Amino acid sequence: MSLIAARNLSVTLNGHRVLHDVSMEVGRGEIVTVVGPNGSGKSTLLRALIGAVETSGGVVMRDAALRIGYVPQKLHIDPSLPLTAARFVALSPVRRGLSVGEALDMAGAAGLERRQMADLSGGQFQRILMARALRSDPDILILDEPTQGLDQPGSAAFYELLDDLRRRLNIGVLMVSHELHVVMAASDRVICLNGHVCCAGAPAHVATAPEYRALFGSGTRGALALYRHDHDHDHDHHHHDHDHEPSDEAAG
Ligand SMILES: Nc1ncnc2c1ncn2[C@@H]1O[C@H](COP(=O)(O)OP(=O)(O)OP(=O)(O)O)[C@@H](O)[C@H]1O
Repeated sequence: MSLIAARNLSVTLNGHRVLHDVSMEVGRGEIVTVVGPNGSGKSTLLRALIGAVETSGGVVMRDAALRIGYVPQKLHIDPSLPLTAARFVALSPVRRGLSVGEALDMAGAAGLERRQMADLSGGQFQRILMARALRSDPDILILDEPTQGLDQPGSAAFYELLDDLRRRLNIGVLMVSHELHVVMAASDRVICLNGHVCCAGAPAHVATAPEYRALFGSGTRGALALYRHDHDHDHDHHHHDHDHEPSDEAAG
């Protein structure tokens, strides 16, 4: 059974139709990633699911008791505000859940308690946001571009953490990502969004779907091949991903 689902969801913002007829779901223990061009409604979909934007049609289905840990795309903290990481995590009120220390541990952020929020690196900041989201002992984590601004090792480590958490805690994970290479490796299912669901399913299915290729080009299909190739034969990096026209390169 799914933890959260949308059925024929539509959202109109200031007269602008942002989402139309979107159906999707996330179950326990699975990682579902939403991809799509800029402005395709990815953040709006997440916000509709958590109840932060009004829907104009369709329904969001979730158990009334469902606990959601949300990691927003941007969170501005005034750099002149003295605020330690532990204090920031403690700010989110929880009725039951983890202690601040447990949440920091779980997010791989132990040792950062006393650091000022303004002084954290991008990767450390994301882990603190994650600790805050984990504090309510969520059934599902919903993350909007959680690895934005992280370098490749930083984002790889973050995806590893997500994978570890969903296994250990058996929680669902729904995220938005622009890192198509990684998404294809790190997700159980991918939803390709462009105002509506263009295509959805297992990464290998989506990567070869004409709708996906129309949006991102076949470069990303090459990316999937490259990923598999990397894992099969570590040191053999010949020509893959160069066997298509430059105009096929991913646009997003
Ligand atoms: N409050 C609003 N009023 C009017 N239009 C809005 C509002 N919020 C978002 N939009 C529009 O809705 C569309 C979808 O925005 P959204 O932020 O969901 O896209 P996105 O896929 O997350 O984009 P990105 O990849 O750039 O983060 C955009 O055209 C945006 O300008």
